[in-house]
Amino acid sequence: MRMRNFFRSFRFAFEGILLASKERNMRFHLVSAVIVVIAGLWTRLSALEWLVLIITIALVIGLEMVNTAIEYVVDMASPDFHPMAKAAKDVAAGAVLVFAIASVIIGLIIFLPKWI
Ligand SMILES: Nc1ncnc2c1ncn2[C@@H]1O[C@H](COP(=O)(O)OP(=O)(O)OP(=O)(O)O)[C@@H](O)[C@H]1O
Repeated sequence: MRMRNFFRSFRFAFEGILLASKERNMRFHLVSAVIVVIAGLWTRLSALEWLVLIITIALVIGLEMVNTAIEYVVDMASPDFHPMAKAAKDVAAGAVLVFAIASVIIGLIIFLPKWI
């Protein structure tokens, strides 16, 4: 019974990943991740550099998914305009932007010295 619940939770989590991957911003992050992985294979990164890249990619995508979840909840709780709804959406989007900027800097630190 416990095992069945465990696999059910996994199925729901995968459904969440599928649902989120249909969002425009998420598609952008996924395409960027594929490009970065191809660039990484082409550049022959070290194990440590791969670790940093994988953690960075997972954090950007995970954060975008949390942002999407917040958008869903806000849209459900406040279909009409409300300053708190705007604040919640904008702060969540800001969190993604902060890490997206950090991930670009991380990418430059890893790739630039190898390319120039
Ligand atoms: N219920 C609401 N009340 C107040 N402001 C809102 C509400 N819903 C969205 N907004 C604001 O309107 C702007 C656009 O939000 P919206 O969610 O439509 O697009 P978005 O943030 O660009 O996300 P996406 O295009 O990925 O769905 C944002 O500044 C957001 O905070």
